[in-house]
Amino acid sequence: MSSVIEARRLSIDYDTEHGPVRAVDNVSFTVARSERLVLLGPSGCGKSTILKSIAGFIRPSSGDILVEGRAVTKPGPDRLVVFQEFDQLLPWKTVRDNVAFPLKVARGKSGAEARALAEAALAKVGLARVIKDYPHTLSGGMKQRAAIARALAASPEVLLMDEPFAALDALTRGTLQHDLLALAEELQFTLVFVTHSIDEAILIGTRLHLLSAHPGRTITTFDTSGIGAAQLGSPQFRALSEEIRHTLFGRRSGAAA
Ligand SMILES: Nc1ncnc2c1ncn2[C@@H]1O[C@H](COP(=O)(O)OP(=O)(O)OP(=O)(O)O)[C@@H](O)[C@H]1O
Repeated sequence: MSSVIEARRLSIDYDTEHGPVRAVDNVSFTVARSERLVLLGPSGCGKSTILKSIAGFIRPSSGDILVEGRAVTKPGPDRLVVFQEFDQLLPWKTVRDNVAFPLKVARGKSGAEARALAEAALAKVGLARVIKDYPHTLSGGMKQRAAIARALAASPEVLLMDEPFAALDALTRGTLQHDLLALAEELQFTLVFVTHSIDEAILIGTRLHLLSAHPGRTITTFDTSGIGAAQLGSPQFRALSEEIRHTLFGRRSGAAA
């Protein structure tokens, strides 16, 4: 299977007033086409930092990232990010224009083409009824749906998601997780998803990349391609969740010792 993303010996330092602080240490992984890789680890282990480096917002201190064989040096429409925050949409544009705008600017679509693509993407995420509304009239879940539609409409090589459902209530979060999985099945996009929720990781991911506490180092990976929504709450799901919890906490207490 060909790799869409290849991260090779990635180390990332932040410059602080006390000097450089290592956030990510020597992390490598590949993501195959249509795979859903979840970066999972405790708070501060560098998950968002890795995601931002794939997006091209942060340059690695050493190592490199290839997307479709090309080195990432800056952000691009081939790697679009959905963030946790609800304020990702432009408040002065309608929901449809929020989705259409980047298609015109980054993908060179005509106005009519961009609007048609935007409407199709919004219908896919269940927002057909609100395309002419403004973002402030939407719920948090609807705003996240619109952000997902905006990313998917541009047909990126890779969809990057940084805890996109973390600020939602449990019920809405569950619905969006299931809808994201249905979209992934239908559209077969390649996804890198960041979370610190073990159950969300198992549900969303086809492979989990576990990171240690600060600085983030690879602990191990889990193949979860055979486990999805149908297994949620099953003994198999719970056993895997426990094993991952043990792996993360075991290594953490080991590191502390
Ligand atoms: N701009 C920055 N300057 C200095 N240090 C930073 C900066 N951004 C992040 N860090 C540090 O880098 C480390 C990794 O942060 P990062 O946000 O990537 O972790 P995370 O695993 O995504 O955490 P969380 O789950 O809490 O969002 C943390 O120790 C954080 O304090």
